[in-house]
Amino acid sequence: MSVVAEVAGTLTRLRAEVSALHAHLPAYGLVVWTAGNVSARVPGHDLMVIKPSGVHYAELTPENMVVCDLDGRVVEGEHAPSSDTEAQAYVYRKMPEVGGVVHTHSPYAVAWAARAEPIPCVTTMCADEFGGPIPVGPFAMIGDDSIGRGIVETLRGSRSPAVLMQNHGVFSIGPTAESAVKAAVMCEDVARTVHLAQQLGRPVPIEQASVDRLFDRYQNVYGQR
Ligand SMILES: O=C(CO)[C@@H](O)[C@H](O)COP(=O)(O)O
Repeated sequence: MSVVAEVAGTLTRLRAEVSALHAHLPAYGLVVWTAGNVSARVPGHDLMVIKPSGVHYAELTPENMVVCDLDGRVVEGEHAPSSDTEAQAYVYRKMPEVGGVVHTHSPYAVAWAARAEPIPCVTTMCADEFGGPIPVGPFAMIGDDSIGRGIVETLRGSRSPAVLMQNHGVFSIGPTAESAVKAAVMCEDVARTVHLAQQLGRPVPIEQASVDRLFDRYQNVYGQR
């Protein structure tokens, strides 16, 4: 039995999940046209499910999602996979704890990325979700694993689940694809509010001990357990 046949049930679920999660990207104003993408790891297998490249959000379906191996090769699907497939495959190879990766071009976050400036931790939301500033990764060319290398070198050992890739956009990670989408949504909100705060004066940093407590509470206590 082929690996794809072995995980047919999981792939059916992940195709539906990854396809549906894409709806959040335009809904939250994180992308325009066909920019951006979501992927999910296939647990226990060297496989991922990712968006087809250059297909409009309204046309994304479970059936046109593409299954690739973690070298970025298509193993199931009729479409060419996202331009970021090799980058995201690299992340899955190097960070086994990651179950989902998201890429957006959300406008306030890209404005910070265009200046290669990390977003300082001056709001509780930033402390909650990112555990500190949102970092900047290196400029990297699109299409191979260069972006993936930048993501891994920036986020490995960081509490932040999002990186602003210089001159490009947001890449976020999480234990699931949904959590990576959440990080992308939060990243844009933090980028916008900190930008607004800077227009009014100098934002006040949150002291490290409070950042640590906020992060711990949000990660371990907040919500339904
Ligand atoms: O910026 C990039 C490439 O990193 C992408 O967001 C493209 O804009 C859309 O790529 P596809 O996922 O449609 O190939």
